[in-house]
This record gives sequence, structure tokens and C-alpha cells, in this order.
Amino acid sequence: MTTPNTPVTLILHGAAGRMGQALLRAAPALRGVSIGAALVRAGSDLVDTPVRRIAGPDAADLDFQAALDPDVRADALIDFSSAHAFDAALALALDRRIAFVSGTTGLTDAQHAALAHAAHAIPVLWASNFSLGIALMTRFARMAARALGDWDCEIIEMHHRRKADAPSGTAITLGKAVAQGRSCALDAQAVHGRQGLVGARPPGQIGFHAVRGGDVVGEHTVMFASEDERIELTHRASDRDVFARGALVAAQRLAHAPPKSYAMDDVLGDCD
Ligand SMILES: NC(=O)C1=CN([C@@H]2O[C@H](COP(=O)(O)OP(=O)(O)OC[C@H]3O[C@@H](n4cnc5c(N)ncnc54)[C@H](OP(=O)(O)O)[C@@H]3O)[C@@H](O)[C@H]2O)C=CC1
Ligand SMILES: O=C(O)C1=N[C@H](C(=O)O)C[C@H](O)C1
Repeated sequence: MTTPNTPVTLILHGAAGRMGQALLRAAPALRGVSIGAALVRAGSDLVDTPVRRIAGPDAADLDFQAALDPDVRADALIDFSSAHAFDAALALALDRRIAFVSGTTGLTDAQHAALAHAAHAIPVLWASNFSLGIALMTRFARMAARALGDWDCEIIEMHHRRKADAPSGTAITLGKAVAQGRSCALDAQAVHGRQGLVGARPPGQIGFHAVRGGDVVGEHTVMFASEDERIELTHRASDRDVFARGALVAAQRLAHAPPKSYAMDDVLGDCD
């Protein structure tokens, strides 16, 4: 992977969304990072609108576009769009033979398989969460699950009212870490919400609860409960800037890396 501060030009896909705007605002503060294109949905009212009108005066001096100008040379594409728009973003990165970094959640198994396949041709990093705090919490959840084998585990997340997918991608990642710590398969133990005469909680379940409301950026709790005590690991993101910076740094590091499927742990290094 390239060293920090390497000059890179990035394409943003989903550039006018909440995360797209956060990326546009965060990019100028990162040495070496420039934005080469800000892509929005075809037919969007924002096509040909200056990026600065939406993302502020420090953002790149570009207009939003629906298609990539063939003359734009770029080193990586960052995608924060939707599960529906994701395939086109990956196809564009493959077509250009450039690194692909995506935080889009709610993907199908087939889309994850397409990512794995793409990693034979280009560097690829998909992460359900680009914050350092969640990367660490995922490790803690795995360790706690290993140590607290028979404690009950519930994962609770809260997000803004506009979030399209549930449970959050991060909650699923945390659930997978718990399952790994317990050496079990998440699919066999996951329960999503409870309603009605569900009876006593069987041992081994991993419960998911998705709360939606207001403008909450992203909150996740992994709860381990036993007879007389309880441990809760909680992460609260208060600004999307934390995800934006993580994704920009990941794209900068991957831009000239060999084709492979990378994870946030590769970008962050050893935090032990
Ligand atoms: N991994 C992480 O750290 C994080 C992941 N996320 C995930 O990122 C994704 C985006 O989140 P968020 O920014 O809040 O969502 P938004 O809905 O605010 O933004 C998504 C944007 O993608 C645009 N879009 C839709 N189709 C296309 C297309 N074909 N080409 C280009 N752009 C398109 C939408 O445009 P329009 O509105 O016109 O349809 C919209 O502006 C979600 O899946 C979310 O879960 C979010 C935060 C952090
Ligand atoms: O949609 C969001 O906003 C977020 N989505 C990600 C997820 O699904 O985990 C990450 C973050 O919590 C914000």
C-alpha cells in the first residue's frame, strides 16, 4: 500500500448524498488527495451544479456529473451510494482498472461475491464502517464473545430516520465478530427483533435491534448479559466526517496497491 500523503485523484460516486458531501468537505484537509469527479444519479437536478454550492467553499472546484468524463484520470473510486447503484460503481472502477473503496451497506450476497471477484483485477476495500472506533470495537466484541461464551448477546443500533437498510452493516459486522469469537455461524444464531409469545431466550442467540429516528449519525451497542452482571460496548459517531476521513485515507493507501481484497485492519495497521 502507498504511504500516507501520496498524491491521488479520486472519483466520488454518490457525491451529493450525506456521505458524498462529507467526503467533499473532508478531502481538502488531507494532503495529497484531490477529487477528480463528483458523480450523481443520472437525471439528478444537481447535474452541472457546482459542487461548492452544496458542499461549501472549500470543496473541489467541479460540477456534479452523472457520467465520468473519459479525460478524467483517477487513481481510485469511492462509493457511498445505495445497493441499487453499487453495481454501476464497481463496474466503473473495473473498467478504469482503479482501486475501489465502498461503504455502501445493504448489499446482497451476490454483490459481495462480485466484490471478491473484482479483487482479482483491482484493489478493493468494502467496509460497513470506516471509523477507527468501530474497527477497535469489532475486535473487542470478538474477544468478549470468546471470553464470555455462555452470556447472552444482543446488538442494538440507532440511525437517522432516512436510513434505508436494517440492521445496519456495522451491526452485521459486529454480529459476525461475536459469532467468530464463539466459533458459530451467525446465520444459525441471528434473531431480528422479537414480538409475540417468543418464549424464553435460547442460549446462543445473537439478537439484533434496529432503532430509527431523527438525525442520529450512527450508534452501536454490543451487550453481553449474564445472571448478575452485564457488559455493554457502545460506539457513538457524532459526525459523518469520521467515516469520510477513514474512506479517503483508505482510498489513498489502496490507490497504487496490488489487486486484492483489503480490510480496514490493513489500512489501520496493528492497534494492539
Ligand atoms: N461504511 C460507512 O462507514 C458508512 C456507510 N454508509 C452507507 O453509505 C450509503 C450512503 O449513505 P448516505 O450518504 O447516508 O445516503 P444518501 O441517500 O444521503 O446518499 C446516497 C446518494 O447516492 C446517490 N445515488 C443513487 N443512485 C446513484 C447513481 N446511480 N449514481 C450516483 N449516485 C447515485 C443518491 O442520489 P439520489 O438521492 O438523487 O437518489 C444519493 O445522493 C448507505 O448505504 C449507508 O448505509 C453511510 C455512512 C457511513
Ligand atoms: O446509513 C448510515 O448512516 C450509516 N451506515 C453504516 C452502517 O449501515 O453500518 C455505518 C454508519 O453507522 C452510518
